[in-house]
Amino acid sequence: MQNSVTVIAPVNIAVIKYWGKRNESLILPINDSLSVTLSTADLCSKTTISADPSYESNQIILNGKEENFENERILRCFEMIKQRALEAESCPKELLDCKIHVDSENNFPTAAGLASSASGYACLVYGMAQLYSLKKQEISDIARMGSGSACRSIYGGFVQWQKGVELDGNDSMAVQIAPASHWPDLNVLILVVNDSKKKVGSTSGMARSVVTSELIKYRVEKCVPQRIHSITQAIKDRDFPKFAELTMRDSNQFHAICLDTFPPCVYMNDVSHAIVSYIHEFNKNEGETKVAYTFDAGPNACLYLPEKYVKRVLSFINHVFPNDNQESVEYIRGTPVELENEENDFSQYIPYAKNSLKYIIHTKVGDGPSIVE
Ligand SMILES: Nc1ncnc2c1ncn2[C@@H]1O[C@H](COP(=O)(O)OP(=O)(O)OP(=O)(O)O)[C@@H](O)[C@H]1O
Ligand SMILES: C[C@@](O)(CCOP(=O)(O)OP(=O)(O)O)CC(=O)O
Repeated sequence: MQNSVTVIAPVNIAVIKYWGKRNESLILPINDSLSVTLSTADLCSKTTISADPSYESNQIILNGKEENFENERILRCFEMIKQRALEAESCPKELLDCKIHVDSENNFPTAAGLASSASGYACLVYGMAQLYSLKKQEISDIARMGSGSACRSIYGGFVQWQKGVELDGNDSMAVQIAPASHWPDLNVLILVVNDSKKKVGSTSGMARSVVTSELIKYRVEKCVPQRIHSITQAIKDRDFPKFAELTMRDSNQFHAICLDTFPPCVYMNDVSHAIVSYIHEFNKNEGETKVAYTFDAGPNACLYLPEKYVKRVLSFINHVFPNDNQESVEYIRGTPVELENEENDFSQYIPYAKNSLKYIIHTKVGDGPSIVE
């Protein structure tokens, strides 16, 4: 009987944002959302789960520190997985009777608006499903119970979370629109502005928006369905300019709703707004849309761009956001990039205050969770 498993799971960054629940305890959203799964080579949660008759209690360690296992969301995921294993008769009963120990680490900042709850809960649920031999079952609905956005990290590539219409949420789950191999050219630069814990978490921020924002109703009814349809088509056609425009528009609308929330949720800061205006200026002057931005519930930017523009965009970012650490390997992390050596023609852009970015992560679209052998 195998009683221990180690798995990794990816981060996903939404291009059409999930913001607002119709049922708080079942984590059912008011709108569909769509995301890109990022490569686990650069950003991931890694979780080891073991079950043993000698364990006296369930335990979870996150980034080396013990957390409370009796957390409602963790317990719900654990109970649902065990229930499914019982029904599927896929798991030895002795294993299901054992307490479990979970040890998880994120190789990127936790609770900083970089979707750690998404990769963290996807990893936990996928790991438990492996431990209990639930190999081929749908588990995105269980990951959703940990954190809504976690359901999308169960799949690689381009993923839609279908909100569903049923009261019990049985039809609210993630589906893969296209695998990572469909559009491997899509690259990602994460501009880390601040990686400390944010003040208003996504859970409470979106709950406040649902109650107080007038605009959120318009977004849900009129904008999101159309955008989901259009961006799915853009992904199928690998149409970057269309994908980019929808992504930027949706990020802007999401933050407009945050400001329409009362009291407002302010996630973007001056540096974030500077990134937005530099990117619009850059795309305009280059004569085509080469790069798109999106911001989750924090100040950090996630840029999507085709591979052939990575060097130029990064050189541009280095010009407008000069940094004392620019030459250090710690500054540009993730998949290595060779910077342009030749003189660039960026003199028309006035640089922003020095050291406004903490570091940059370069990554790509990637696959879903996997077992670490
Ligand atoms: N590896 C992990 N395993 C289990 N739980 C995790 C893991 N990583 C993060 N979490 C949970 O997710 C919480 C952080 O979620 P939160 O929504 O505050 O931030 P975020 O996911 O980084 O940002 P956002 O969702 O806005 O992009 C942590 O406090 C922890 O409870
Ligand atoms: C801005 C977002 O990242 C919000 C993510 O919210 P969470 O999934 O963290 O919220 P809960 O379901 O309450 O755990 C947008 C998105 O990922 O779609």
